[in-house]
Amino acid sequence: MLVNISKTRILVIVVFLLILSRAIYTYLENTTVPLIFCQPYHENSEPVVDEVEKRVETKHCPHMGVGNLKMKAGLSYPQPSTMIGRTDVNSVTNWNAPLVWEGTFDPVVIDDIYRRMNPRVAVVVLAVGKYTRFLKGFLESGEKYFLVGLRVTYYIFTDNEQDVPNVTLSEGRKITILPVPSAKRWQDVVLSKMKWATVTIDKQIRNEADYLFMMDIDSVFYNRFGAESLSRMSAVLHRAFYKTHQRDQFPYERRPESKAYIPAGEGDYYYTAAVWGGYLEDMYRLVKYCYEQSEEDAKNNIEAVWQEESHLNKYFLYNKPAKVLSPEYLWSDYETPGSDIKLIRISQLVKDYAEVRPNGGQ
Ligand SMILES: CC(=O)N[C@H]1[C@@H](OP(=O)(O)OP(=O)(O)OC[C@H]2O[C@@H](n3ccc(=O)[nH]c3=O)[C@H](O)[C@@H]2O)O[C@H](CO)[C@H](O)[C@@H]1O
Ligand SMILES: [Mn+2]
Repeated sequence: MLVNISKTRILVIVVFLLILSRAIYTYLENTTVPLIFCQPYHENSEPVVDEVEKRVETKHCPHMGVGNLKMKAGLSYPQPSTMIGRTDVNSVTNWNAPLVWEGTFDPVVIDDIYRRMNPRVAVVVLAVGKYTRFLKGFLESGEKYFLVGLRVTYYIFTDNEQDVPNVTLSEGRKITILPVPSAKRWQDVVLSKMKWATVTIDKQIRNEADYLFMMDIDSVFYNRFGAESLSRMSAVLHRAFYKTHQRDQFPYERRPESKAYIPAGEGDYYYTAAVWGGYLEDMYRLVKYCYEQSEEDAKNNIEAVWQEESHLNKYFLYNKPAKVLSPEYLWSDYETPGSDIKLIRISQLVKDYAEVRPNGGQ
């Protein structure tokens, strides 16, 4: 059979295949949608200098590096036990995600793993109106306790740039100020956070960070808030509802007219919107979701009972977080914790709501 195929025919087929592959190559080269392949993550990879922007950035896909839980040989730490651990609290959710409490991780191991990974972390905070007064305490304590040894950029959205204090930051950490307009209602400020964050991630943060945290500014760090908090998506248990409340007592949005509606009989936990974080792209999706859902609500003349917190809780019910952080990761100076809270990592300050908010109110 083979012998019957003439040499000319084989030549014609080869030439045809060559022309075809050349055409495909040229098409892909000129196509407007570039083919982007994530570069493999190399720990301690040299930063790549972007010629145009003169900006230094490490080009890698966060998820590829994050998967590598590498630790250096010879690190000294106590042997982990399979039998002994926290017994007074639950440290795993029913979807098998870690529930992080003091005593459920070894900071020596965690820090070695994540410092090698060297991720870039963005923190988005709003300081509009009188809330600029909280910046100093937040930033100064953040430098002492928040992801120490990692690269952090604080993105401060404010209507009053002059009030941003001059705080000395550790190496690899910086502040980026982003102007936003003032607002008449605190509810509008809170909801606008989702809009500004969506727009700015799109425009800027996406190129500058691997992880993103959204945080309230009226808070102070008291103890280590370390890399054990990092995951694809980490949510924090609201301190007021984590112990004794039945799910139907959670302050979820209960009106079916709102996009944040959660029917009775459903729910895992009640999460706070004052601290949440995760991989940049996962956070982008969620921030945008909260923004779009609240816009939908506004079109229908409804505002979710706890603004973005209500939308966030709905999202986390159906898209389970990869890590749940105990209320150590957001306590409140209004309350003294029980013995299950071994240390407070960050806490909401006592404030005079009526005085500090543009339209007063609780
Ligand atoms: C502990 C907790 O669950 N906190 C939630 C609760 O916070 P709070 O009652 O603590 O709300 P809040 O007054 O701290 O406002 C939230 C954040 O918005 C910013 N801000 C607010 C008003 C203003 O005039 N200027 C300004 O900059 C600021 O970053 C502040 O930290 O309710 C809010 C609205 O539903 C959010 O869901 C918060 O995450
Ligand atoms: Mn707050």
